Amino acid sequence: MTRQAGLFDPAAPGFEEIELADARMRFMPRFYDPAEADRLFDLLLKETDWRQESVVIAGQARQQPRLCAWIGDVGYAYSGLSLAARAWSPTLARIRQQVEAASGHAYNSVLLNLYRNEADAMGWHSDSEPELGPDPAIASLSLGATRSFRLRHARRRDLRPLSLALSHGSLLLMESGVQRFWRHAVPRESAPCGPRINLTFRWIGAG
Ligand SMILES: O=C(O)CCC(=O)C(=O)O
Ligand SMILES: [Fe+2]
Repeated sequence: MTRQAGLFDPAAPGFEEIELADARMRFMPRFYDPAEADRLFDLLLKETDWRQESVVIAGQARQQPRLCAWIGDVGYAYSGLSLAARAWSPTLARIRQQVEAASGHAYNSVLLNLYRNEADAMGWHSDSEPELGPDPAIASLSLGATRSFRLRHARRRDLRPLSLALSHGSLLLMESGVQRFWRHAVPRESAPCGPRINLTFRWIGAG
């Protein structure tokens, strides 16, 4: 029997819990099977209005080392950058629905990031803008090249940092405590690697 495009892989295992002090994180390595993940990668690469944004850090405007796009029912602002609301494409609307069903959370926006190669990266941060609320649940879908996702506790030095390989078609749920107690980053890689698209689904409330 051939699998109908767009349905979950019936063989996909459930989420595995990632052990993290003060926080809950769940991971599904094969949320999309490789064929569906390939298809979504190609669609999103082509359909997205990718931009390289500048952010203001310590009073200095700097170009981000990656491309991004924002889709949402409402606009968004971070690091002095404001992103206007944009409509959901059929591709993104369907992914959102599937991520909502699997995670049990609702999302009204998604930030897309395109890491063009090994030199693109995201620095240490937590997603803690006031619009996200005090303890957000964020779902992170990865497509394309596997990149390493690092986590370190914001205060406790006795805890070891963690590194997760976010592979093609994987879904990571950052739930209670992750943004409050941990920081995360996607560092540059020393070895050459191809492009990667990451989608973080978020719920933006009243700021
Ligand atoms: O690319 C990733 O895996 C992380 C993205 C991220 O942390 C963010 O968009 O806030
Ligand atoms: Fe983040």
